[in-house]
Amino acid sequence: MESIALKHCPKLNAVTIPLEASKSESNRALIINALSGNTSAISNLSNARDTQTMLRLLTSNEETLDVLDAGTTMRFLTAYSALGKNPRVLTGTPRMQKRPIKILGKALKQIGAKVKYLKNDGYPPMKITPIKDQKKERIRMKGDVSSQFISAILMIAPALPEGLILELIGKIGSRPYIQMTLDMMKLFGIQSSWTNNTIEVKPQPYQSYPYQVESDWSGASYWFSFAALAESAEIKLLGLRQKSLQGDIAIVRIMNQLGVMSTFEADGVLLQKIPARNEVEIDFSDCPDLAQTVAVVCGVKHISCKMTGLESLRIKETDRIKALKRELKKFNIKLKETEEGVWEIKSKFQPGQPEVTIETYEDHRMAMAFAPLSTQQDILIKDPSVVDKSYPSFWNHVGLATGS
Ligand SMILES: O=C(O)C1=C[C@@H](OP(=O)(O)O)[C@@H](O)[C@H](O)C1
Ligand SMILES: C=C(OP(=O)(O)O)C(=O)O
Repeated sequence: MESIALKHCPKLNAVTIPLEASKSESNRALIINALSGNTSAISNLSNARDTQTMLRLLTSNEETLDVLDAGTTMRFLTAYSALGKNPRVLTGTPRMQKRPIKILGKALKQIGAKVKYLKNDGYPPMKITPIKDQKKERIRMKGDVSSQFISAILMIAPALPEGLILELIGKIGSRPYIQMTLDMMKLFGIQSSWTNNTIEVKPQPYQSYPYQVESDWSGASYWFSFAALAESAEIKLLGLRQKSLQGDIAIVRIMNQLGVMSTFEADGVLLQKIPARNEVEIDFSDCPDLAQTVAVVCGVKHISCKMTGLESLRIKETDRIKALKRELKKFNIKLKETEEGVWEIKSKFQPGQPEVTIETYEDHRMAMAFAPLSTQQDILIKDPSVVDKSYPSFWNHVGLATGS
């Protein structure tokens, strides 16, 4: 399908959304399970393409593993391949070949793997030759480019003969994802310590654990946005827990300022509308995947918003700052860098305009973050299958919610 037309639908009442499972948890569970000899029964695994790709590649005998556009799959499989028997080539889409991996490559080399970049230095595709003898047990890694490098190394750490002492240097972005990795490792029997900037994992065996993947909080954020923007809304999101391993549960606190109250119930969360603030300041360092959702909500609701911690957005599925700027502009919403690292949303948005076409830049989050604009007017979203990366049932759920 080339595009999907969403008709103006201002009310979303008595809606129940059976959310997709978390791809972040699923991809960790799959790697950890593989490292423990596939002894665990993982339930509620995500249908996300990123997870299905991980599942397929973990059992592949091919020399070359093509991760498509899945960042976690690329980074986690790279570290995992360093423990394998045979050399592996890891590659991905043209965009994946522009997403950096040098920090992870350098760390693996220091531990004893061989890493050869096949096209551009520091970027996939690359060939990983497994570690024979562990060269170092203490390494340093920069924390400000992607936490996925750190999670990837941590998951293989217990299986290294000497374990690993990892010193993180600089600012640590996406910190809750590192914590999620350690928390999941703990459930599978791994003890670790994180003191100041140093994480230590001793060599120890993973144990089996019947892991049940929670619904995806990042995917949930789009429903918070629908609730925030609709004239009236009552939306129940299934399978979310108040005590979550996912940092994107931050959406509860953020949306409370933007007009959505969350009530945790036994089987999920109920979203209801409340008054919003006029002005907010939000640091996305811990939850970069929520930035697009929040930018759209603030723009439409004329909430003056100061956004920081957006540095990693430029190296995700697309340059998300550039993509956001372009698409928000179509709705008279401006995203502007007012001082280094500080972005502001200024809006002259008017509801009820003629249909606007939204480009998605091969980024699932562009499609899903802009979909709630259909509470204001007709919109047309290009390349809607981009959502398959993390939330393949998204458009079905939109149909459920809007009765279309
Ligand atoms: O570890 C993970 O599951 C993820 C970490 C984050 O990436 P960065 O660490 O690159 O910010 C996040 O944006 C991504 O969607 C999933
Ligand atoms: C950045 C994302 O994914 P990844 O880095 O795993 O491709 C995302 O899902 O928003």
